[in-house]
Amino acid sequence: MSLLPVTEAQSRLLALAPPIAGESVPLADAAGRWAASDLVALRTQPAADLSAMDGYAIRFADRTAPMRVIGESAAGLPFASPVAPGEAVRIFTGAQMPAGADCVLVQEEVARDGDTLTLAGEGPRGPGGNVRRRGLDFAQGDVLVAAGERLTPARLALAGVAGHAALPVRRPIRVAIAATGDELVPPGTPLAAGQLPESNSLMIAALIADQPVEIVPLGILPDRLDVLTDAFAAVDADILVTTGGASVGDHDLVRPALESAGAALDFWRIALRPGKPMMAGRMRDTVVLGLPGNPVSAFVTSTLFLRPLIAAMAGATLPFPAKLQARLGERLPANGERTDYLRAVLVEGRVHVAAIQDSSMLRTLARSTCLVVRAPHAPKADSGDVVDILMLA
Ligand SMILES: Nc1nc2c(c(=O)[nH]1)N[C@H]1C(S)=C(S)[C@@H](COP(=O)(O)OP(=O)(O)OC[C@H]3O[C@@H](n4cnc5c(N)ncnc54)[C@H](O)[C@@H]3O)O[C@H]1N2
Ligand code: MOO
Repeated sequence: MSLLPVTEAQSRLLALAPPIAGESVPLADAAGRWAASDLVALRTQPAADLSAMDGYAIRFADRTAPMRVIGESAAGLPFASPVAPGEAVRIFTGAQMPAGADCVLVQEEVARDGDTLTLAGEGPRGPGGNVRRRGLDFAQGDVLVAAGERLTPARLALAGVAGHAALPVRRPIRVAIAATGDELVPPGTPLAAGQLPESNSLMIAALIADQPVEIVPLGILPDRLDVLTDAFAAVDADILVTTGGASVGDHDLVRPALESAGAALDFWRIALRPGKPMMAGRMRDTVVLGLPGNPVSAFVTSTLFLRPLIAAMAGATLPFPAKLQARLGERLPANGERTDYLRAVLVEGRVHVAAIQDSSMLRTLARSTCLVVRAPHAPKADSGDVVDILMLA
């Protein structure tokens, strides 16, 4: 069976996703989710011309002669009357400009004696100096965030200032996570011979914790076809992620168990290192993703497939991780037929690739800050050559 290229596997996986219903949530609950429709400004910001500095609102043409202070404008407490020639209004940052005034003298550049004000510095360059014009940030009706963009902290603040209290998003994605393997026991359990602490499910849960998910933990399942089948058939989730049992050994039962549980597998085995034996398909309304058991393989496939799948189901227009570029710190040999994701550390723009890339090695993964991406059959590369990298969280 030939191996599926990574990008083809990614698009086939996303095509398996069922539609996800929407909901409206208060701004505070929308962090990290994706906008389900364009976010349109309900108001203009600033709503009026405002002072950008603490000082005095005046008419620019008046600045060279002494002026008379006639009142005060503070944020939330505007000065009601217009400013006539020769007059000034004490004003503070964020306060509304009084009618008639067209610039602000900063208070460090004036001398004040009673109500008499004199310019004692350079002053503003022209009309509009130190003034934030009405609509400087945005105008009512502007599209501020497009549907499918992520609701970052800055975009949430923008939505609030634009007049929204709640936003339409997709409902959270339910992700069931199962570890499989007779050798696995929960971390901290005293180990009998041949047993191993189970670490993939907590790693995957942590890896998707910044996404809008509800995690359904299925625990550790044994390498038994009947138990796996029953557990998979009972899953109530949008995505079922398994780790382990994905390869070709006699105890690798995830594929037959998924099929017995009613899943139709779409693909199995990818031109990817680490992570080759990954499989994906649909079980009724659930997308199933069978990840390899090796911890680094589970990590890389979660990064390349699970996170983008969740993002796409949650409404992201750009669900895949962004590739950056960096220079190699040392030479690399030519690559084979699989896209290779090498554990590496980025230091001052140079990537240093770990010498041993075994997919069982969690310590190397834990030290790494990025993955160097090597295309199939990439020729050998020299120190200083530019390569694609994916930053790790
Ligand atoms: N004859 C072949 N053998 C293997 C092939 C192949 O093509 N032909 N592929 C290799 C590749 S590549 C990978 S990756 C692994 C993946 O195999 P499985 O998905 O079946 O994984 P397991 O055998 O169940 O486990 C592998 C390894 O990882 C440990 N493990 C599993 N689950 C966890 C967990 N939840 N937490 C911590 N550690 C876990 C497990 O004990 C094994 O040591 O297959 C190769 N073999
Ligand atoms: O693809 Mo496996 O993930 O090489 O170790």
